[in-house]
Amino acid sequence: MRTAYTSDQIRAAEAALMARLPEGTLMQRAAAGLAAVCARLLTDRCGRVYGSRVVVLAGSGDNGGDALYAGARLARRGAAVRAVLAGSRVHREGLAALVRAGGRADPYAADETRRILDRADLVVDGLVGIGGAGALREPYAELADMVNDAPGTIVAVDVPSGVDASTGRVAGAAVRAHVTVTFGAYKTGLLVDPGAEHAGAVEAVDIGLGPYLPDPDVAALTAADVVDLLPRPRAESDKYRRGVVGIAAGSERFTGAAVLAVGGALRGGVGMVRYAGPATPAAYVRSRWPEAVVTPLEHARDITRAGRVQAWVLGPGLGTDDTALELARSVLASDVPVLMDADALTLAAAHRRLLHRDAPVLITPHAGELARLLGVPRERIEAERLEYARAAAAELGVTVLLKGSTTLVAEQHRPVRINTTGTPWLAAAGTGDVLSGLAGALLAGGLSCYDAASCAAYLHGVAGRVAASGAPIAAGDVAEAIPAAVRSLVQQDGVPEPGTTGRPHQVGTPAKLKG
Ligand SMILES: NC(=O)C1=CN([C@@H]2O[C@H](COP(=O)(O)OP(=O)(O)OC[C@H]3O[C@@H](n4cnc5c(N)ncnc54)[C@H](O)[C@@H]3O)[C@@H](O)[C@H]2O)[C@@H](O)CC1
Ligand SMILES: Nc1ncnc2c1ncn2[C@@H]1O[C@H](COP(=O)(O)OP(=O)(O)O)[C@@H](O)[C@H]1O
Ligand SMILES: [K+]
Repeated sequence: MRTAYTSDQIRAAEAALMARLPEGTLMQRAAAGLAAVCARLLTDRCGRVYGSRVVVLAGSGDNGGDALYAGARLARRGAAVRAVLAGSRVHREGLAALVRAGGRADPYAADETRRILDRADLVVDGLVGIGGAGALREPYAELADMVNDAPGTIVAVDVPSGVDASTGRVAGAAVRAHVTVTFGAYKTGLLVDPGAEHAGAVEAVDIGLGPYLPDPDVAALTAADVVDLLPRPRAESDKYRRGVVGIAAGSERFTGAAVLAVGGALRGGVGMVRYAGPATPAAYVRSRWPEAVVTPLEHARDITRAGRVQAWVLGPGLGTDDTALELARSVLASDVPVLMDADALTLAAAHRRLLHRDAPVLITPHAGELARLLGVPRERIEAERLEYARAAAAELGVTVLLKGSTTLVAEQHRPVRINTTGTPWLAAAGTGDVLSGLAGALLAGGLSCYDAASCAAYLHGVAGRVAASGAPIAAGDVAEAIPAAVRSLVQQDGVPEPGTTGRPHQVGTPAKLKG
């Protein structure tokens, strides 16, 4: 499990550790780790550190101190290091170390700074770290834009300046790094978009914080975690014991959603998939998936004819008319876990009572669906995804899987689970239907809502990557790639770990080309 923490949690742990160490020890550990990563990146880019050009942007706090000390270490190895002192103050000892090592430092001056940034092989962003609050003030905001246009490799110190370390929120200008070197432990904002997208590849430097860290704020499953959690058939398994998932989806108008949700479920490791829905989507499901057991429904109350299931998926393509509402009520009246997606969420926004039941509920909204459920504008959800995923879990009393470029799984009293395995190629109609089928299958296989949602998000992301491999995909391709995704985890074969190489990223490419 990869764990991450808020700024306050990190500060408290640092204080406890610092009390046992001589002053300055932690900053030296941080700077040494930062300089080592920079040296490696310079060697990749220029062949060696000696003679390379490095620009250090130093703000007025300890983040600037880390950057200046790292700059000193690079200068001692022969790099030409120029520091831009951007704050009203500067970390004096760090500055003195840089100058002693042969580096040069000047106050920020727009034209000169732009000139040296244009020629830099590597830029170290030490403007603000976990002490940053709110939108970057000038001249930092202007500098962040300038850095993003610079051709060199951009390395953020601890967090990219302008990204809220505790939430991933970005209010205004922010540095877009190729690599973020973070100290002691991951910060939550490095895993949640838009912060995660600004961080690039994240490298953690151990400064000895481990024993002082509290329970994490958020967590991300690794490939090994998913392998451990996935239900696996044994010698005594049969199709019923492996779990049966029911799919209540599709309508006369929306037939594809039913086909795709069943497709995701069939690859999710259950023993059987039952489909129940109107005659037209039922016919499509039957012809596309002979493996599914199909019950065409004339009336919603006929849902019991579909047979016993261990979990239901409700909503993709269901429509929002009275027939759909009646079907939703019938499914929710059962005593098994229900995953609610798409139109079921639109219905729930109008009929909140649908969410009140004794058995578990997992909802899988995108930002627009959650906006309707909570009655807040979509843009606010997108800007504060972590806060709203948590708020929804608390307010609605359900498990929430909030879809997007990073997917969040929130449940009351548990750390939010973050998934970054996906790819922007997944932004295609119908991929969400595949996800709901897959997550429903894992629920039926016996996983809790929290585990089913986070494993499904992980696998769906990897399946998207496997299917796409850099080319456009259709939702059906994602369903078909699920077995290959599982296999790649089991073989530990090139599976990107969340928050490290989990997103398309190449050191040395201009930040604006990322993603
Ligand atoms: N505390 C520790 O033990 C360690 C801290 N380290 C470094 O120290 C950093 C935290 O240092 P600080 O607490 O000094 O804080 P920072 O250096 O992150 O930021 C605080 C400074 O930035 C300014 N600032 C804050 N928000 C701003 C905004 N929106 N626009 C412009 N300026 C803004 C503040 O006025 C203050 O001068 C960490 O991120 C890490 O890099 C590391 O050296 C490891 C050890
Ligand atoms: N930019 C992105 N990067 C990675 N994954 C994405 C991105 N945009 C969307 N996705 C994923 O694609 C899926 C889209 O689901 P959804 O919005 O429900 O679409 P649909 O309703 O058409 O199936 C979700 O799993 C979501 O997390
Ligand atoms: K920074």
